[in-house]
Amino acid sequence: MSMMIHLSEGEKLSTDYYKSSCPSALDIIRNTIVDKQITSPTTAAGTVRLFFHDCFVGGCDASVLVSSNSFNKGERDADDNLSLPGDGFDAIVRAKTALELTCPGVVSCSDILAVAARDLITMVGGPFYNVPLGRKDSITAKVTDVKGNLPQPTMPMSDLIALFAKKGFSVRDMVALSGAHTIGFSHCSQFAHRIYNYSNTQSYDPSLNPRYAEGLQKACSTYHKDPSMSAFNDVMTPSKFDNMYFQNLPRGLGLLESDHALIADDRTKGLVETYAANQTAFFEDFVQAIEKLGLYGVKTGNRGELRGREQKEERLRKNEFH
Ligand code: HEM
Ligand SMILES: [Ca+2]
Ligand SMILES: [Ca+2]
Repeated sequence: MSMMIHLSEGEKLSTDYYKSSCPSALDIIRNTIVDKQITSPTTAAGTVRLFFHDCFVGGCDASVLVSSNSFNKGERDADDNLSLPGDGFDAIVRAKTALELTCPGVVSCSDILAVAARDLITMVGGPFYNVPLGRKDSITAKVTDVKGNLPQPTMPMSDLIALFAKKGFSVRDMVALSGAHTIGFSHCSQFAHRIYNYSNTQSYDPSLNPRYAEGLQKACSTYHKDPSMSAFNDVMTPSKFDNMYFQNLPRGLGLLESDHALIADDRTKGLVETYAANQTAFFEDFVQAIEKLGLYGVKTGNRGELRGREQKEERLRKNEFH
């Protein structure tokens, strides 16, 4: 069954957008993504975070995929995006390459990213949902576009809520989407302040479970020398998309300060408790919120481009892509 979404006058996304122009598009994306996830299991989390960072900066338009060149520092090289793992980018590039062989210049990178994120979430245990298609890709991507658009783990809850609200996302959307931290990992630098020299009297944040805190201290012991050191976001089921992230929070097993804040703050605590008790409720709200995320700031028609073979060759000549 097809589904059509009207964004505004004359702008439509539809689940059968590529039905006649590239009927095998969804199969090609799924096959590439499944392969990539099997050989590199960090792909799922990396791609989901990539999708979030793309959508929150100027809409879901694949702006995050554009590399820097000598004239323009791309969004991808913003400080907040440097930790995005290469596997996410690689998954999209592979799918795009495979698609270019079958249907050159037809499927946008932003659609590929939206479908890849969905396929990977489903593949690691999460819910399936429909992804309406027809996004165009951004024409530009500047590093300066990123500032102020992405949440930071040390932001107070009021700021996090305000950042999501500014983009039309409710507290419920924000908490449900944060459930994506049920997979993947964070670098030690993102939570080191919680586990070393926390205060004059405490070495670690007392809201952390003591055994967990000690484990993290060990896991990150040489992170200054080795910045790649990291810990799973969900210590119990790190590779499975489930509601364990929410079950962890009241037990002091939230990794980031912003994770723990969800159970500490009255505005979000009730939702955490609901999702911890009821995975179906989490999946329902997550689906609603990520479908909304996928429509955020979408460009259609001539407000974007189709980053296809010709454009890419042109840019290669001008040395804009690597
Ligand atoms: C609520 C505010 C949020 C904050 C403050 C936040 C912050 C972070 C931070 C600091 C990391 C670790 C990055 C690293 O060290 O490599 C991370 C990882 C991650 N985030 Fe978030 N995030 C938020 C919301 C979201 C949302 C809405 C999604 C997706 C829907 C998401 C998906 C992910 C995923 C999947 C990872 C793991 C990435 C990997 O393993 O490569 N996050 N987040
Ligand atoms: Ca974007
Ligand atoms: Ca999990």
